[in-house]
Amino acid sequence: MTTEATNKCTIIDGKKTAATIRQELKEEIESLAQSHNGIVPGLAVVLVGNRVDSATYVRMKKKAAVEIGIHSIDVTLPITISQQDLKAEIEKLNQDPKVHGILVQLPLPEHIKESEILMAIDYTKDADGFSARNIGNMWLGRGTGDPPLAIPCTPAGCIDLLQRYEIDITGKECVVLGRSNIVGMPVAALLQSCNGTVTVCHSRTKNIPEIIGRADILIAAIGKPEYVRGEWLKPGVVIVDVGINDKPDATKKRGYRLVGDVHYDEALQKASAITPVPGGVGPMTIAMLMKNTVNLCRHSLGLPRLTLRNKIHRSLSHRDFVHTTIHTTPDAAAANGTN
Ligand SMILES: Nc1nc(=O)c2c([nH]1)NC[C@@H]1CN(c3ccc(C(=O)N[C@@H](CCC(=O)O)C(=O)O)cc3)C=[N+]21
Repeated sequence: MTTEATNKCTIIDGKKTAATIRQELKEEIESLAQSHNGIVPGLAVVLVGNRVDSATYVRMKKKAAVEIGIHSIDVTLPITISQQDLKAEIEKLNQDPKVHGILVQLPLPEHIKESEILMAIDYTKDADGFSARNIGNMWLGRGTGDPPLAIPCTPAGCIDLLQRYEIDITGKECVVLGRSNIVGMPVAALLQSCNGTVTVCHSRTKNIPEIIGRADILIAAIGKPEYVRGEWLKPGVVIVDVGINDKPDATKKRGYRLVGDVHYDEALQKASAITPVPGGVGPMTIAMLMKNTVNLCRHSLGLPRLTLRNKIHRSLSHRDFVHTTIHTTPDAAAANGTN
């Protein structure tokens, strides 16, 4: 219809934001080396087997690390490795003082018990923040647990994008689509920490379109291409689309293109802001992994986690671990206060 008013929708640029964060981290790493005897943060990336997608992601992570001055330690293991041998490899990394962060690329081969491997990573080196202790501390209220040492990267990236685009979470109806351990559950914890009112939808939820229709902020993470339709959405909703799905497309060289969990073109007509796929949450995930690595390195030196800028601080929650923007000097962080 030509008479329909056109909607103004901000495209949230994850690619550009992630580049800004990596630049901030690069400067932080340089100043850390100066104040701490040339220290270099080290990230070990463990890849088991030869899944093409995993190999691509691991390559992207290594490249990002090297570019900002993180020492990247590559551990590539055969798909046939035993549970015990894989645990022994992780134990070696736990003991290695050059390694501040350890990431085991998921999914692992079927014969490996994933939870047991994640548990084998030293809590102080858990770069993904997937350990039960980290996740538990995320859910605990202020003063009743330690702040987590690392925040799961994709959820942290979602919140950081909202903050950097000055989208306030306080009092908002936040709907999370998906309840996975790596996205849905932790992003729900973060949104609640930022004073959002959170509803988590999953495969047994009744009336998903109706619940989505209430959302001021929608985080879509179910891995179903273009699942969320425009007509479900409340006008003005902010959409963070975590899905990265292949969709057959004969016009593309690869034979497919990437789409999110939200029907992007339809959503553009309703939303006030949206993250695209690609170029949205994906690059932020990697930037947050770099940030966790720097924070774990800082922790090993007895320094506090990087905190947020004062400007964004006001819109934030009472829980200091949610702070996702960084200061370049710990002194500045202390002066601004982290609570
Ligand atoms: N232990 C562990 N930690 C992870 O963080 C982890 C993992 N395992 N397993 C797999 C998922 C996936 N993941 C992505 C990272 C970057 C992009 C990314 O940068 N995507 C680009 C597009 C890339 C393309 O063109 O394929 C974008 O969205 O713009 C996507 C996905 C991290 N993961």
